Amino acid sequence: MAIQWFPGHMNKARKDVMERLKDIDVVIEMLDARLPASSANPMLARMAKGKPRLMILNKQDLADPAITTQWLDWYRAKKQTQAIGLDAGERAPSQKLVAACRELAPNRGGLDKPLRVLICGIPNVGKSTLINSMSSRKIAKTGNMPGVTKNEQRIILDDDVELYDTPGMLWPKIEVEEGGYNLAASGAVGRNAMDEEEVSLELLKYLLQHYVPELTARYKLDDVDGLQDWQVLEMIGRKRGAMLGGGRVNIQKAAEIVLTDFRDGNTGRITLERPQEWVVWEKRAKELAAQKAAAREAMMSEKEKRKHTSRGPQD
Ligand SMILES: Nc1nc2c(ncn2[C@@H]2O[C@H](COP(=O)(O)OP(=O)(O)OP(=O)(O)O)[C@@H](O)[C@H]2O)c(=O)[nH]1
Repeated sequence: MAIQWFPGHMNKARKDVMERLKDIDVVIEMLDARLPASSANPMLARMAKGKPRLMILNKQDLADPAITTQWLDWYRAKKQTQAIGLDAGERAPSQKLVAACRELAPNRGGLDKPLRVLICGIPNVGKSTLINSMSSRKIAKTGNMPGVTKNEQRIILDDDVELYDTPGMLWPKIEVEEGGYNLAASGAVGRNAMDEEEVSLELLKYLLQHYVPELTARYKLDDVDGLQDWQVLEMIGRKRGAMLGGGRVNIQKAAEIVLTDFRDGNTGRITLERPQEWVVWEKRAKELAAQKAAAREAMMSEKEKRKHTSRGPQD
C-alpha cells in the first residue's frame, strides 16, 4: 500500500500564498536534503513561476554529502535554480541566505524597496529551527502589508532584507510511490497515515542497495549479502532484544527502531533519493497514472455502451 497523505486546508493555503507572493521578490523552498525531490512542492513551483527561487537543502548534516552535492548541481543545471545546503541549527545561516537572495534579485534592496523573501516548506523540514536560529536578529510581527496576516512573522535579515514565514501549509501531493515512503521514513507523515513495518522495510531495501556498511555497522550485523529486507528487520529485532514470547521477533518494535535511528541520524548520513533515480521513479509514476486513467476511461465508455445497449434503439 502506497502512502497517501493529503491534509485539508490546501485551497486556503494556496490562496494565502498566492496573495503573499504579489509582494515577494525571492521565494525560498526549504527541502529535506535526505529526500529533496519528495519534500518539494510542485504546486509552489507553479505558483512562484517567474519569481527567482532559492532551494535550501536543509538537514544536510543528516544527509549523504556526496549526494547533496549531486542535488545542488542538479538544481542549478536542470532547474536553473539557485540552491544551497544548510543545517538549520548552524550559527550564521542568515549570511548564506542573504548572499544567495541578493544574487537572485540584484535590483532589489535599498531603504525604500526592501528585498522581500518568502520561506516555504513542508511540515517538519526545519522552518521554525531556521527562523529561531536567526532570532538573534530582529523579529517583527508583520504590519499592514496587503495579504499578510498580522500574527505572521517578518524577520529582518539585514537592513534591507526581510524574510516572511509562509502563510498556511503547503503539502506535496504524493505521486511517486517511493517519495511517499521517503516522506514517511523522514517523519514528515502523520503516524496514522503509515504502516511503520512497511515503511521500515522500504527503508531497509534502500539501505541494502546503497548503504550496506552503515547498516551493518549500526546493528552489528555480520553479513547481509543476499538477504531480503524482512530478514534484516528480523535480525535487527533480535539484536536489539525486540522479542515477543516463544522466540518471535516483535516486528513493530524492530520497525520503530529502524525508523527512529534513521530519523535521528544514528544510522549514518543517508540520502534516500538520487537525481537520476528520481527521474526514473517519476517517469514510471507518470506512466502508471496514464495507464490507470486510460483503464478508467475504457471502463467508463464500456459502461456507457452497455447502458445504451440495454435501453435498446431509441426509435
Ligand atoms: N539534524 C538536523 N535537525 C534539524 C535541522 N533543522 C531542523 N531539525 C529538526 O527537525 C525537526 C523539525 O524542525 P522544525 O523547525 O520544527 O520544522 P518546521 O518546518 O518548522 O515544522 P512545522 O512546524 O511542522 O512546519 C526538529 O526536531 C528540529 O530540531 C537540521 O538542519 N539538522
